[in-house]
Amino acid sequence: MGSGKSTVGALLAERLGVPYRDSDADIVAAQGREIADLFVDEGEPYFRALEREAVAAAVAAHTGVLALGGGAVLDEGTRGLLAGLPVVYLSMDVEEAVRRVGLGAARPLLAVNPRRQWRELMDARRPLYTEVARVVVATDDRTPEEVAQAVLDALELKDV
Ligand SMILES: Nc1ncnc2c1ncn2[C@@H]1O[C@H](COP(=O)(O)OP(=O)(O)OP(=O)(O)O)[C@@H](O)[C@H]1O
Ligand SMILES: O=C(O)C1=C[C@@H](O)[C@@H](O)[C@H](O)C1
Ligand SMILES: [Mg+2]
Repeated sequence: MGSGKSTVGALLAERLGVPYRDSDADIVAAQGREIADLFVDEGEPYFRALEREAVAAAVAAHTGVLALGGGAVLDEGTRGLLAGLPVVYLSMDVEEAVRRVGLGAARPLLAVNPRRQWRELMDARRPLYTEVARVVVATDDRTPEEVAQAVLDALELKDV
């Protein structure tokens, strides 16, 4: 959460001259409801199923950069959809997360004791991010433009 998927994803798409999509935004558009409301009113499993559908639709129809939700890898079906694709794991440490997003209550999974919850979430998720990722790019102390360049380098892609 807050590692820069949306910011860097949009920059990367611009550099590559391809369309950009964001699965969180696709879900909000399709459901006409905010992510936090879907989480609170319907529960996480319901949200993960919507997210799986959104990722499946994007993988089938979209040629370009797709920013994923931070927890998309938790769903086995979603991980299956990502297999073999050039998935990028944008990493950062907890101090960078605090600087970026303040770990505020707008993120439903971090509403109480955000630093500890962030660490616990990351301990659970890091193996899954690593499993699906083709490359890992550290985002600490880098501008979004520098991160986008590091992604292009890591994937050996050239911009337009
Ligand atoms: N490399 C960076 N350096 C400093 N700030 C950054 C960097 N990348 C993103 N940010 C800032 O951090 C915040 C979160 O970025 P962004 O929304 O792109 O993250 P995200 O991974 O898409 O988050 P989410 O999990 O909520 O979808 C934004 O305010 C953005 O401007
Ligand atoms: O890390 C997560 O589990 C989430 C991250 C966001 O991108 C949203 O998909 C939602 O808030 C859940
Ligand atoms: Mg985002």
